[in-house]
Amino acid sequence: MIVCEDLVRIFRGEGVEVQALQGLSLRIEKGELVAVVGASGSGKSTLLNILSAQDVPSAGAVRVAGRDLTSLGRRGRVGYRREHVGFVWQQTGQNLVPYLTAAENVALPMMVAGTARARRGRSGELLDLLEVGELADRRPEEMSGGQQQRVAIAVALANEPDVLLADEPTGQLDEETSATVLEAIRRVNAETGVTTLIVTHDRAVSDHVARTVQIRDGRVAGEVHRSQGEGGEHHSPQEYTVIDRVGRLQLPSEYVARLQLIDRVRLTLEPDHVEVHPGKEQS
Ligand SMILES: Nc1ncnc2c1ncn2[C@@H]1O[C@H](COP(=O)(O)OP(=O)(O)OP(=O)(O)O)[C@@H](O)[C@H]1O
Repeated sequence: MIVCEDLVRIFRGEGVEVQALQGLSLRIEKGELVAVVGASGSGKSTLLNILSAQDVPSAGAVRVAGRDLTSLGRRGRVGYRREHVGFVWQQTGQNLVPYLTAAENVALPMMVAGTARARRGRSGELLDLLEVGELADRRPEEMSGGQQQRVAIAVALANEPDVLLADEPTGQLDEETSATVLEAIRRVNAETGVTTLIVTHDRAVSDHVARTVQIRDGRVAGEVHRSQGEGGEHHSPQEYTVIDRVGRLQLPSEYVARLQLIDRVRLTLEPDHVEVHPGKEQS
């Protein structure tokens, strides 16, 4: 559903050049729920701006739902944003029209298609799915931050987008409220099958998603996969790291600290894997 290949985005201005993305490659399958985490300035917003066709990469390829975003013209981009992506912003106030009720906010993106009755019906269904059905007639100022974000998710889903993109959707919320919003996103993904990408600097988000991609300096540095057993229990997470074309890879910092890996490590090649040992064992 989402394919990025060697994405580069360079910002130039007044003699300085910033490489926000430096060869980022990422593949997300249809229906996946993925969190992208990274420190401030690592390129997360730049990636989302490209995926929502608000920005174009300086080099590399990007395809969403089979569309090559680099080849879209101005009208193509507007159509893509209106019909194929749903967006949730960090600022709760940015997601909703303040003088409209929750139900009217959700119906707004559906104005082009559908009858008033169909719009009302679907708004109600979406608000129920986000467990804010009873707030249908309230305006944003009459809701909490977490409730506003759940209504915002309903708005983003109104036109049945191929992908749901959320930029720090819990950035303005406390820990407990954040957990309810992330849980709502997880449920929406499971029930509607919409491919979902959440960008955040909050590593706690990986408790709520099966796949967390870490970006550092504008490229993918590693991944954590968490699978859930049939009884709902979590298996221990699987860490992945990226190996580059010449075979270099970066170990997760927790592993390095735990085993006090420093300067040199000892490698042993097994039939189907490679082991990494602290170098001091060698002597
Ligand atoms: N329009 C722009 N002009 C110049 N530099 C930019 C522009 N947009 C982003 N950058 C730079 O690109 C780099 C990546 O920025 P980006 O906003 O993608 O990071 P981020 O991971 O989303 O950070 P944050 O978590 O703070 O939002 C930063 O160094 C930033 O200063």
